[in-house]
Amino acid sequence: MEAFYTIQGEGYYQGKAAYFIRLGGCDVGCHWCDVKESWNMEAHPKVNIQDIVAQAKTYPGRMAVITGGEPLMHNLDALCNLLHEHGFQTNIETSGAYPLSGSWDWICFSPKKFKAPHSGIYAQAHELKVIIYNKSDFAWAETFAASMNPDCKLFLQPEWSRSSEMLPIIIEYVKANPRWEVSLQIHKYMNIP
Ligand SMILES: C[S@@+](CC[C@H](N)C(=O)[O-])C[C@H]1O[C@@H](n2cnc3c(N)ncnc32)[C@H](O)[C@@H]1O
Ligand SMILES: Nc1nc2[nH]cc(C(=O)O)c2c(=O)[nH]1
Ligand code: SF4
Ligand SMILES: [Mg+2]
Repeated sequence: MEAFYTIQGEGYYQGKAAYFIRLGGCDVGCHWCDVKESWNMEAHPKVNIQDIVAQAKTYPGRMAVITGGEPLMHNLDALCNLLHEHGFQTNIETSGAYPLSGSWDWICFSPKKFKAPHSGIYAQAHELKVIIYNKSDFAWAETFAASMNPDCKLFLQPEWSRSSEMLPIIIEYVKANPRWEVSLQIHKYMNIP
């Protein structure tokens, strides 16, 4: 759908330069989704992976973030192999709603109530990033935390439109439950993609 060089705004690698590759197609249906224009896979032309990687190489950063849409609706083996061949670290942003493909240096798993995650993701994820829309989402977040690898990083990220209400509650929650960390969408504060 699009690709752009920017600063990772969320989660563990927040603040680091990265080349984002956003793939079209998602049927999870989050009503608050940031990128609803990604949902219709047919609306976005297919792009050659050689061309994607060639574009990525024009920038100095060597961290690639594959996102969408739901990137795991596509088989990502060939794209990851090519990125690795060209010296990129491969990171993914996923809801986990589809089986894992590709070879990943970093998996950010952001589960959604609207479509259950696939079981394979729990053992593989390096980062759990739960979006907090209302107060009941903290208990929901804990049910996922209990299923993750012990060394999986845990992040709570306010849903953007609910930030002013939820952020103070997230702050108190993290102070009381320090296994969790706050993740903000800092690219939105910086007005960058
Ligand atoms: C647009 S999604 C694409 C990747 C994948 N479909 C997913 O949901 O993880 C990228 C990240 O943005 C988060 N996100 C999307 N809309 C958001 C919003 N309105 N507020 C906060 N985070 C949001 C998602 O939870 C996910 O972690
Ligand atoms: N700067 C920036 N950081 C991001 N981290 C995750 C994003 C995404 O949409 O997957 C995203 C994004 O869209 N922009
Ligand atoms: S799973 Fe990700 S891309 Fe799909 S609707 Fe939800 S936030 Fe948007
Ligand atoms: Mg985004």
